[in-house]
Amino acid sequence: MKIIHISAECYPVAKVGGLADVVGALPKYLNNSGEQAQVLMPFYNNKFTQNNKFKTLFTSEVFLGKTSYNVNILVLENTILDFDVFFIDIPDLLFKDYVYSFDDTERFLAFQIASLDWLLTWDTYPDIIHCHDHHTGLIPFMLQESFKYEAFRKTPNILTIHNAQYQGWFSHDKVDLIPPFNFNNVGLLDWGGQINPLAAGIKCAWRVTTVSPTYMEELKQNANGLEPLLSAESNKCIGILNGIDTEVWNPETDNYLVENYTIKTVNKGAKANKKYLCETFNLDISKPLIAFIGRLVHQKGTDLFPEIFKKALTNNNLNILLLGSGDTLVEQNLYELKTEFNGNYNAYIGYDEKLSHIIYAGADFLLMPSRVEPCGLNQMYSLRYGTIPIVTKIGGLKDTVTDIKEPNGFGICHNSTTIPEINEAINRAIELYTNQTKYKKLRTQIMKIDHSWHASAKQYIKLYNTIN
Ligand SMILES: Nc1ncnc2c1ncn2[C@@H]1O[C@H](COP(=O)(O)OP(=O)(O)O[C@H]2O[C@H](CO)[C@@H](O)[C@H](O)[C@H]2O)[C@@H](O)[C@H]1O
Repeated sequence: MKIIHISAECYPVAKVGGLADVVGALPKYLNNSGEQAQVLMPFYNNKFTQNNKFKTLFTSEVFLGKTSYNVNILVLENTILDFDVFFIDIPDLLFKDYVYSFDDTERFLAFQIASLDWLLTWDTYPDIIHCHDHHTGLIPFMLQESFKYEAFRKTPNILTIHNAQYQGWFSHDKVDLIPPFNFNNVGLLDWGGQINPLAAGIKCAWRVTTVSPTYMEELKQNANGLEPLLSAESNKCIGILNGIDTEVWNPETDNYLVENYTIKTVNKGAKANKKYLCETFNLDISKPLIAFIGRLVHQKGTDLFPEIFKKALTNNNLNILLLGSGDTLVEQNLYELKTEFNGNYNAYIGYDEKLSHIIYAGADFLLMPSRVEPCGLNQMYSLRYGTIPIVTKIGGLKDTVTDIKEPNGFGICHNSTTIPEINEAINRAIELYTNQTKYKKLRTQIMKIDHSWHASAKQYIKLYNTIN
């Protein structure tokens, strides 16, 4: 089967969060299973595009209403990725040094239209068009409704929801930017009086997936306004747990690490990475190190961190290290704590791929007190690197972490994102750390858990086969 993934992010080309990791790994594992998976994404102005050479496959123009923009379809000159990536280059709209910003409506609309315009020129159409999140949510609508894409009416498409909090809303005033369609069906674009690309995608896609079975269930109760829609469409919806790319995320070969290690050498190897972190961030190596990596947004519970960290650090029996960026106020509060708890707390406000790998390896615990977590990849990376996750029992976190109190449990879970519960979970982590025999045993147990993409890729293939 020929599957084309259309996405705003793909690791290692452009990454803001977990979407990139998924689109950068799933195609590879689909290809390994004998399918032919490719990626179509925007051409941004970033390190990856600056450091590589590209050639033009096709040149054209795209119309947003009556305004036309130049479009080039680019590919890499050298094969450096495990699958084909086609880039939609719209110099006036997409070629920016950011992925998301204030002008997303026009940029991603043009991206979606240019993607379909180009696919129309193919001799043989893909067997599956696989869209990801609201940036590509209008594609299922256009495939079904826009006159110019009539030829695609029988081409199956799928929409994967990585995060239903973001829906890409814009005003009906901009409806003319969408290629003409039978206006009687304009309701398909609408949710709550606005054009809602995610809702339109859910209504029109042949199948809708999300990234864990529990999140699929939760969406019927909590989907930022789309609950009734997801309940109504539940027959075509399925939750498939994300995997992780075990070639990129492998403590034995990871080039970012200070010292590589296996299950047998984890105590020594993880310690060398912890030593590096403690030296770099002025932390106390004799105490447990609890880390957080991620976007500093409401979803992740990070607005509660200043109070939680103050409480935890007052006892002076642990270190906390944070890597993240996001809400300005949260960034500022977390930065300011550095002076008060110098020696046991530090925060790197920003994005750093290399540092994130060292933290997964060197921390003793990874904190993920999310309010909403569709799947969550961080906890799976931390398991693979022998770092015990502390998580809220929701979404994909519930599907991947079992509390140590339960049979065969290996993580620390709390029921909800509240300050007392998270502090209590941190206390349980410190207590566990004092029992080094148990802690070390758990460390080797979690490294054996298999979250590679193999099983999940098989589930996607099964799903593709039901509609192809
Ligand atoms: N400051 C920083 N520096 C370096 N690396 C950083 C970083 N901030 C985040 N990262 C990295 O970004 C990725 C985050 O992945 P997640 O799946 O946890 O979250 P995200 O909410 O972005 O993804 C959404 O999509 C994914 C994929 O489906 C779902 O798993 C998830 O639940 C959903 O919210 C990880 O690779 C992490 O290491």
